[in-house]
Amino acid sequence: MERPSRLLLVSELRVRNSAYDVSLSRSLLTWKRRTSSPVYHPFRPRFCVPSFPRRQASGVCHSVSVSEIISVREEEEENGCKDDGSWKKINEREGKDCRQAFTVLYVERCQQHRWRCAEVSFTCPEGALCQRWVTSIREQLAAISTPKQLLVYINPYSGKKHGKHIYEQKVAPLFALAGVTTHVIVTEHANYARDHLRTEAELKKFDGVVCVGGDGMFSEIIHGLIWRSQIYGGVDPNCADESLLPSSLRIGIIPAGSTDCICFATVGSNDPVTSALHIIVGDSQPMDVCSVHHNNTFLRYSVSLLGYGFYGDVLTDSERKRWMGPARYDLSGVKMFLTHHYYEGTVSYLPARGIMGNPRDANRCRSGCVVCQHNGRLISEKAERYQMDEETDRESEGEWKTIRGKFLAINAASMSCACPRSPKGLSPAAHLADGTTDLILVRKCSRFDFLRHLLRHTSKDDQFDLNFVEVHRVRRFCFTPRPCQSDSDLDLRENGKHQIFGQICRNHPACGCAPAYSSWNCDGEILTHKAIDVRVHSNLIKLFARGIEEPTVFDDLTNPCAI
Ligand SMILES: CCCCCCCCCCCCC/C=C/[C@@H](O)[C@H](COP(=O)(O)O)NC(=O)CCCCCCCCCCCCCCC
Ligand SMILES: Nc1ncnc2c1ncn2[C@@H]1O[C@H](COP(=O)(O)OP(=O)(O)O)[C@@H](O)[C@H]1O
Ligand SMILES: [Ca+2]
Repeated sequence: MERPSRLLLVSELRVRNSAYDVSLSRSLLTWKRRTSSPVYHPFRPRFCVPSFPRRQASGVCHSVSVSEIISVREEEEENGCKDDGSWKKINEREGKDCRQAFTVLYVERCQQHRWRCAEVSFTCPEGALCQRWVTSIREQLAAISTPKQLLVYINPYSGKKHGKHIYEQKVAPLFALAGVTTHVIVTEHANYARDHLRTEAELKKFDGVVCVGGDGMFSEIIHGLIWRSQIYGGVDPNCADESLLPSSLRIGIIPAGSTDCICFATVGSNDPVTSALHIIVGDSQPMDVCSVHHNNTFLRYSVSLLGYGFYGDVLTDSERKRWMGPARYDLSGVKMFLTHHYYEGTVSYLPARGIMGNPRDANRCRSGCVVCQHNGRLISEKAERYQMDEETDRESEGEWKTIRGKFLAINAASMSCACPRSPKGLSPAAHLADGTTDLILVRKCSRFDFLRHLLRHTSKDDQFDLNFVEVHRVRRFCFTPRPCQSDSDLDLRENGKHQIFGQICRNHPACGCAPAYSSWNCDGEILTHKAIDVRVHSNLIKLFARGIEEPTVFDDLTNPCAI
C-alpha cells in the first residue's frame, strides 16, 4: 500500500454549505465531511483511505489523485456570493475580497472504463486562504508533465463523418478548461496527415499529436512520426533487421472511426471524452509496432491486426461500401463468411522464447502490466547483448518453425484487438508492449466450425480451443502464398482476357474456382503484396493512454455516469 505523503495544506472549508476537513499532499487532494459520527453506507468504504490514488466517493470522504486534477479555478464574485449565509456573504458585507471560493475539476470514473470531468467547489473563510489553496494546487499540477500544446488532425470522413463535431463539441471545451492549446488541421485527402508529419510539421513545438478518426487515421500518424524518427536518426526503414528508433511524441486518439480498436484496446472504451481526459492528464502507454516488408522493402507498420484471408477479404469488400459507414464491415463480414474462401500458403515464424506470458493465458494486459514491463526489459537487454555479440544472440533467438496449409484466416494480433464488436478481441491475452504478436492460424474447416470460432469472439468461450485453430506468440513471421500451379492457372485467376471470367468465379464461389490470393488487412488498410516478412519492434511508440484499468470495488459501486 502506498504511504500517505506529507500534507502541504490542511483547512476546514465548506462544500455545499457543509464543513469539510480538506487536505492536500503531493499526491492527493482529500475532503472529509466533519460529522460527529461517521455516516455509514452499507456498500461504500466507511473511512477515508488517503493512500488510495483515486477519487473515492463515500458518504464521508473523497480523495482525488493530484495527477487526475484537470484544473483549478477561482470562482467569480457573482457566482459565489449567494445569500446562503456562507462566509463569503459575511465578508462581502464587510467589504472584503469576495473571491473566497475555488473549484477543482477532476477525473471521475464511470462504468465501462469511461471517465468524466467532475467538479467540486470549496468555500474558504477568507480570500487569502482561498489564494493559498489555488496556488498550492497549481504548484502541484505544474510539477506533473502534462501536455500543454498539441497538434490535432481531424479526418472529417471517418466513421459516421462526425469527427469534426465530436472534436468541437466534446473535446475542444475540455482542452480549453485544462489550458491545453492546440493547432487543429482538418485533413483534405488520404495521407494528408502522414505527409504533413513527415515533412512540414514543426514537431518541436508540440507535446503530442492527436488524431480524431479511426484506426486508419491513427495509422497515418504513426507512419508520419516513425518515418521522421528514422530519417532523422539515419536508420534505413527498409531493412527488417534494423532496430527502429522510437518516436518521442505521444499520440492521443479521439475515437470517431468505424472500428476504433486501437483506442478501445488501450483505454477500454471508445468514448471521446474519456480519451480527451487521458490526454489531458498526460497518460503514457508504450506500444509495440510491427514493420511489414517485402523483399527487403518496407511496406507498412501495424499495431493491431494484420489479417490475410477472412479479414483481408472483409476489408477489400467493405471498401466498396464505404458510403454505408461502420455497418459496411458487418455486411462484408456476413458476405465473406458465406463465400468461405480458403488460401494456401506457408507461414514461418520465430517463437518468442524466454518471455513471460502465453496467448492462452487467463490473465489480460492491464494498466501497469507486469508482463509488458518484464518482457520490455528483457528485449532491451537482449538488444544490447546483440550489439556486442551478434552470433551468440542469433543462436539464442531460437529456431524458425514452418507451417504449410490451407487457411481461412491468418491473423497477427499485436494487441488484443478488443473493439465494440468483440470486447475481448481477436487475441484476448495479447499484450500492448511485450515485443510480440500473436499469430493465429485458422485452417480450412466447415462453415459451421468457422462460425463457432467467430461466435466465440463475442462470448466467454475460448476461440483457440478448436482443432482447426492454432495460436503462437512470435517475434517475427513470414508468409508466402502458394504460387499458382501453372501460367494458365495464373492467367485464369488474375490476368488477361480471362479477367472477367475470374471475376465471375470470385463472385460465384459455387463454381469452385476460388481466388488464389487474398489481401492483407493491415490496421484497416489493404496491402498490395501477398508475400510479407513481419518483425515486431518493442515499445516503439507511446500513446496518451494507460492500458485498461482493472475495475476496483469502488468503480463497481459508484455512480453510473450522469452525463
Ligand atoms: C458472428 C459474430 C462474429 C463476430 C466476430 C467479430 C470479430 C471482430 C474482430 C475485430 C478485430 C478488429 C481488428 C481491427 C481492425 C481495424 O484496424 C480495421 C480498421 O478500422 P477502422 O475502420 O476504424 O479504421 N477494422 C477492420 O478491419 C474491420 C474488421 C471487422 C470485422 C467484422 C467481422 C464481422 C464478422 C461477421 C460474421 C458474421 C457471420 C454471420 C453468419 C450468419
Ligand atoms: N480528408 C480525407 N479524405 C478522404 N480520406 C481520408 C481523409 N483523411 C484521411 N483519410 C483516409 O480515410 C481512411 C479511413 O480513415 P479512418 O479514420 O480509419 O476512418 P474509418 O474508421 O471510418 O475507416 C484512411 O485510409 C485515411 O487515410
Ligand atoms: Ca504485443
